[in-house]
This record gives sequence, structure tokens and C-alpha cells, in this order.
Amino acid sequence: MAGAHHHGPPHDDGPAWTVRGSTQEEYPEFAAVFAEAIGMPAQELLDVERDFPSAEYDRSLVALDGERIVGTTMAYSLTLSVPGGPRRAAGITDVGVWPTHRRRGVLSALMRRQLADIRERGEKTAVLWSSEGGIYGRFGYGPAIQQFHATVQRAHAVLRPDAPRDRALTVELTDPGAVRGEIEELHRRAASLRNGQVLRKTGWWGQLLHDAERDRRGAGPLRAALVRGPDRAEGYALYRVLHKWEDGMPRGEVRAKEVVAAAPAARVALYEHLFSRDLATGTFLGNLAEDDILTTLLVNPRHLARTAFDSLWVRLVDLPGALAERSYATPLDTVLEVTDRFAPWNAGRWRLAADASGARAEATDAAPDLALDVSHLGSAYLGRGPLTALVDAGLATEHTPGAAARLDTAMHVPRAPLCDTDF
Ligand SMILES: CC(=O)SCCNC(=O)CCNC(=O)[C@H](O)C(C)(C)COP(=O)(O)OP(=O)(O)OC[C@H]1O[C@@H](n2cnc3c(N)ncnc32)[C@H](O)[C@@H]1OP(=O)(O)O
Repeated sequence: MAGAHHHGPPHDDGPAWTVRGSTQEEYPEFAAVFAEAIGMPAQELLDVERDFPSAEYDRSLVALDGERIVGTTMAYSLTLSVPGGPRRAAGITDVGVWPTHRRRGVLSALMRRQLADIRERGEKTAVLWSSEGGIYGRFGYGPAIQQFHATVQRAHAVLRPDAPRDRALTVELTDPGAVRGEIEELHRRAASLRNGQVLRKTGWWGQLLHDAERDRRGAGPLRAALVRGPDRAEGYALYRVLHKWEDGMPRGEVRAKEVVAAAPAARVALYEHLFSRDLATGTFLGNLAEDDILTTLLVNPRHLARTAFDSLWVRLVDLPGALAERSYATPLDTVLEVTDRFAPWNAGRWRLAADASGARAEATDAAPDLALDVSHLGSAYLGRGPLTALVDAGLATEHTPGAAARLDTAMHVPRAPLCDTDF
């Protein structure tokens, strides 16, 4: 058995741990290691996977100590919206290291192998939601989206009188399973329009709408509010109501998991529906984009309590490929000197040129305008990573004055990215 006295190899000392592909047969052992690492019952993982399969076993990796699994990770084959359109991307998940084996380079070994595998498959980027902010920067991932959860007390949950309201829209309150097709279609449409969104797998929808008791955390069943227009569904909210009484007074809370709308009036109808549930003193809204119209439409936005957090992290796996497959707001011709510890094929100088006909990135010997880490480009990839801030912080170096600002301008997108699917 892997012993408590085993000290394991040092981090950067060659192929430290054996890493190999895993299988469906091995999944119970895989799940046991990952579950222990994140502190949830393994059986829960197995049940979810049995009922709502989404695992891609041929993309699962394990690290071994002797025969025993001590580290896990998996990748999903995703479609990610990036500036320029939807692109294939690897969605990294199930990262866990057995607690007695942490900080001995197990994850580092898994990451090296996984990046090589992704490159071989031809996906240009990898994305993930991180459990902690301190893990993935060193592996070349950069936080690319800031989004927020919000709470608004009933007294302040009032939208401007001139907010768009459409009498032709009706709100239907129902069990989400009854309108699943419409909900999925609305999300697919919205996801294709927002950078950072991923298309949800069937298993994820099943899990989301299944409404397991453990997901309720004291609140009632999951409800769908579906906005219907004359021709088609225009938006939906998925939410629960937590009914609570204190000293005989109603102190309930509406908890919205997501609000998705194809038009502003539908979004207004959904917010006003959520704000008007009786016996609730406030509304929680999860996963809003930085520029969500709620802030704009509240009569008094000061009382919207926002908790900002990093959602999606982006990693350029094939740097020239990733830079070439997105679009740029302004013409660009610049030379980047890039460091990359975990995907050495990206390290070096790249000339990035973009105009109306498209973008190219090619290896070059020319003098660099800007020197930075691959993780910095990951942060900027979805259009909101300020490279100038990295220069100001002394983490990136400008050799040509203004190079970072010019790249920021070219990579910028007007609408804030959002990812409302945590995988
Ligand atoms: C996409 C997802 O699945 S997110 C879920 C991530 N998983 C979890 O949070 C589960 C609990 N945590 C774990 O299982 C492990 O601690 C892991 C996976 C985060 C890290 O695995 P380890 O094998 O310990 O990482 P490894 O030894 O390769 O560390 C490499 C470097 O990263 C650093 N590092 C690792 N984890 C962290 C962390 N949580 N915070 C800060 N630094 C970290 C290490 O100190 C080390 O630095 P060094 O090279 O300067 O010494």
C-alpha cells in the first residue's frame, strides 16, 4: 500500500508520478479519490453519474503511487463561445489528489499530461472553474470572467418606471421538467451570444432539473417561470422559495439559480416576477454578468448587494491556434514573448497580426513588444483581461510603450463574458 512514510519524488524532477488514462470500470476508484479530495460522499458522485451520465472516460487521467490511484482529472469536450464565435474547448474537471499525497507534484504531473493530450486532440483552449484561486495560475490558466451573485431586499427591488414592459408577454409558473425543451433552447440561444458560455451537456440538464433533495438546502422545489410571447418562449428563470418564519413574521427568500432572456422586456418580466413572490423579504440572484441589466434598471442600484467572483479560467493550450481562432476589435501587428512552464511548445516569440480578414500567429525572431506569461493571455482571451494592469503590477513587461494597451483594445469585447454553468 502507498505508505504514509513514502516521501514521493520532488516536483520538477522528470516524470515524477506515473500518469495514465483511466476507464469506466475504474470509475468507482476514481470517484473515491476525487470525492475524498473535495469532501463529498463518493456515492453521491456515482449516483449522479449513473442517473445523468456526462463523464468522458476516455478523457479521464489518474496518477498512481504503485498500483493505487492518488490523483484524478477528467476533461469534457465542450463548445465555448469566444469573440468570433463558438469554438471547441476542453473543460477540465474532477481534479483531486489523495490527502496524504498533496504537495508532492501529483497535480503537476496530471496537468502536464493533460495539456499534451488536449493539444493532440486539436482543442486550442482549456477552461475550468477553480475550487480555490491559488491553484491554476502556475499551470498557465488565467481568470477570464468576473461575474457576481446579488441580493436585493424587497424594499429596494423596484425597477425604473421606464423599464421595458410588454403586455403581450405572460409568465407561466411551472415544474421545470414540463418546459425543458423550451428552457434548453433558450439557454442554447443565449449561450451562443455571450462570450464565456458553454453549451450544456444533456446529463448536466438532467442533473440541474432533477431537483435533488440535497440541492434544496432547506428551500422548496425548483420552479420554472417561463415567459411566453405571441410566437415563442422569450425567457425563463429557475428558482426556489425558502419559506421562513421568525417570531410569526414571514422572512422568506427567493433564490434564483439563473435568469435567461432573449429580450429586455422578458428579463424585466422575470425580475418583477421574482421580486413579487409573497412572504419573501429578499431575492438572491446567482451568476449574473458584470453588465447585467439589473444594475441599470433598478430605481436605486446602491442597495444591490453584489458578491463578485472569478468563474471561468482560460488556458491557451495551442497558443498560435487559440490566438488565431478569435476575432479582434482593431487591427494589430505585435510581437509577444511568452513564458509557459507546463506547455513548453508555447514558449517563445510570436508575431500576432490581425485585420478584417482574420488573425494569424507565427513564430518569429523579431524583437518583442510585450513579454508576458501564457496565463495572462488566458485572462485576456474572453475580452476583459486588462494586460495594462499586469504591466502596472510588474508581472508583464512592455518593451514598446503602449503595446499592452493596444493589445487590450484589440482583444476587448463590449459585453462582459459570463459562464453560468459550473462543471
Ligand atoms: C477544475 C477542478 O476540478 S477544481 C478542484 C480542485 N480540487 C480540489 O480543490 C480538491 C482538494 N485539493 C486537492 O486535491 C489538491 O490539493 C490539489 C489538486 C488542489 C493540488 O494537488 P497537489 O498534488 O498538492 O499539487 P502539486 O503538488 O502538484 O502542487 C504544485 C504547486 O502548486 C501549489 N499548490 C497546489 N495546490 C495549491 C492551492 N490550493 N493553493 C495554493 N497553491 C497550491 C503547490 O504548493 C506547488 O507549488 P510549488 O511547485 O511552488 O511547490
